[in-house]
Amino acid sequence: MPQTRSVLCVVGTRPEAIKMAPIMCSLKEITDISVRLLLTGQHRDLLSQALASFGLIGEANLDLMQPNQSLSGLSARIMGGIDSILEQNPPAMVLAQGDTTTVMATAIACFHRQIPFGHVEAGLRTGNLSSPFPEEFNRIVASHAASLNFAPTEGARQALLREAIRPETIHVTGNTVIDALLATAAQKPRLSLPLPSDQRLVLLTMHRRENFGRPAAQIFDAVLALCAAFPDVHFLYPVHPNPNIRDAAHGMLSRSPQVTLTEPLDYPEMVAAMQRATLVLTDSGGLQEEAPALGKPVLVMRNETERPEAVQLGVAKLIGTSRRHVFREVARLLTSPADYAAMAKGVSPYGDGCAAARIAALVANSVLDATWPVPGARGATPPARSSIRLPTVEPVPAPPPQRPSPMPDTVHMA
Ligand SMILES: CC(=O)N[C@H]1[C@@H](OP(=O)(O)OP(=O)(O)OC[C@H]2O[C@@H](n3ccc(=O)[nH]c3=O)[C@H](O)[C@@H]2O)O[C@H](CO)[C@@H](O)[C@@H]1O
Repeated sequence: MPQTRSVLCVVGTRPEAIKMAPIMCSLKEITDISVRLLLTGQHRDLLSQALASFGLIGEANLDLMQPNQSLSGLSARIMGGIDSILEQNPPAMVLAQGDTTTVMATAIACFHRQIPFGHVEAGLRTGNLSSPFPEEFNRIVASHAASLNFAPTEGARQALLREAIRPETIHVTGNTVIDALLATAAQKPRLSLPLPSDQRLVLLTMHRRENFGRPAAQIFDAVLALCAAFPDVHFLYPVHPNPNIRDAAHGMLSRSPQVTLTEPLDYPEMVAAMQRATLVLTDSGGLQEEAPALGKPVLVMRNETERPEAVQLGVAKLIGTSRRHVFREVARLLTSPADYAAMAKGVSPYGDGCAAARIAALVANSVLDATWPVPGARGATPPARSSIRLPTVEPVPAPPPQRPSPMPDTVHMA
């Protein structure tokens, strides 16, 4: 009779919750595994909103955020908090997703206690330790501490291999955000905001530290100029609660009748907003992955991205943050049907909606010492007698065949 083993999922921010939720759902279908959820509370309100969208409740919340705390102070508190949980009730494996301070501190705490750590969304790199800061460093630490690295794409796997990460730890699974997106879209979410029905919608989000201050002011200036040039266009902007962005956004944009500023949307409403939008203007990592799967062009307000696949496929474009570039690129998509059609292809390089099932099978094999085939892996058939089931979502269509080209792990703005 196999013993029940526990897997601890650690989550600190909104996107970590969205991307971990499908994995928790898949793991819960495996009877010999008990799934635990630990929250660090790095994004307190956004985190509870995202968890509620998936009906998840944490077993404990370290609730470690303090006003104006340093990154070292936060890291030390997270590491200490997680360490006592690992000591009191050691799990068979710990999972964390992405590149926040939560992920880096969790990886180190697991390494110190020699508890296996699985890193979800492994191998994303810009190659620049300053951008994103401190996330690029956090990613490198997590990869080296992990006994299982779940790379979303082949490009991410190659990036890990270049850093001499052991190949046997790396598995290309797809990105679980596509699982979350497709499962949510299948429920036909509604947008409850009163938006003008006769105007084209541009969905705008911005939160990255690199864009605080002057870049944000330039972007908002471009939005105002676009409103003046295109009276049939409306901007929907769910504003991140960080005061660095919030104050500037409300100060510059609140007077325009063509801009709706809202609190952050819950995930189903965000999916509905993406579906309703003509295009997405963002510096978010998650939106770069989600919008292409819904056939929406993404203009990325950064100079580099660790998600080069969408840019290479032509469904996302790096446009920087200058007023001139933001205006020009949005205006191009609003006025040129050919340019728009070239980006609105409805293909996703980030997965087929089955990433969580693959990760759950790999975790089960590791903690239960089993050898079930991984769903959808090359040459594998779905497990015949296990309790692992594939999620009930429609896979997104495979990308069209492309000319083989070397895939750099980073794309920089031309
Ligand atoms: C600054 C920050 O925290 N960056 C983190 C974030 O990047 P990322 O840039 O993805 O973070 P965002 O805050 O943009 O969150 C994106 C996710 O939240 C959803 N959404 C967005 C706005 C909204 O109002 N409602 C809503 O549900 C989006 O659809 C998407 O799924 O996630 C990554 C993990 O994946 C982390 O590694 C990054 O360090």
